[in-house]
Amino acid sequence: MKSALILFPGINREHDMARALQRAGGMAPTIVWHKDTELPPVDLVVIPGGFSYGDYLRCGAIAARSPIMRDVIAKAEAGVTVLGVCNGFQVLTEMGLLPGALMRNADLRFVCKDVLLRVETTDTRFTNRYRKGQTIRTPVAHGDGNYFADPETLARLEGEGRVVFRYASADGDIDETSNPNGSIDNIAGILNARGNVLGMMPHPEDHIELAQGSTDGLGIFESMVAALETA
Ligand SMILES: NC(=O)CC[C@H](N)C(=O)O
Repeated sequence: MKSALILFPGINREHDMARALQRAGGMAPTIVWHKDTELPPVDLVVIPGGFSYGDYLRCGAIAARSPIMRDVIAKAEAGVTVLGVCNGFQVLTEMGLLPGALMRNADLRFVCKDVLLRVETTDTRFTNRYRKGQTIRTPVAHGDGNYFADPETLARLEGEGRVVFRYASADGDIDETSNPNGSIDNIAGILNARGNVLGMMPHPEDHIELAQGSTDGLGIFESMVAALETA
């Protein structure tokens, strides 16, 4: 699996992401600077988390208008797999590759802790290694993770099976107590209509080895590798 990691000033999870990809059996990703205009031939484009441009304007808004993004859109439209995590998810919504928006956390505080996610669908190139309904542990670290979409968009996301992860309690219940940021319907990750672009707020790349508390995040990277091998 050949992959590219897009780097903006202020991004801080690129090494974690590269490690997760390699641990899952992928090759070391090519790091692509945001001012470049063309991606190398790749199977996967990753937009890692962090604080691109210091979160000025809105999280991800400036990064979304970087020169390289024209080619990211072209690759996404051509069916290449695109993964955006945390700030990467914010960038994808700002680019219009994913619907909705990530607003300030409901309590206006930065949240940094482990959360549980319920895997809502395994019929994707990002989650085929999980069981439907499985709860996985991953960390969140963000100030603007409060997902919002209008009722029509939400109905489409639900109807088309594009809500991939929801914040859940240990027994899989979806309620307010397990929602770290006020996201509508506890949504933590969504897909585009074609199914090749995933955005999620939690950081699966930071739960890939036991020293980190769990290996639950590795499944996303293994799923992408498996999907590409069978494609
Ligand atoms: N870890 C991250 O990617 C954080 C994203 C963004 N800077 C926020 O605080 O919401």
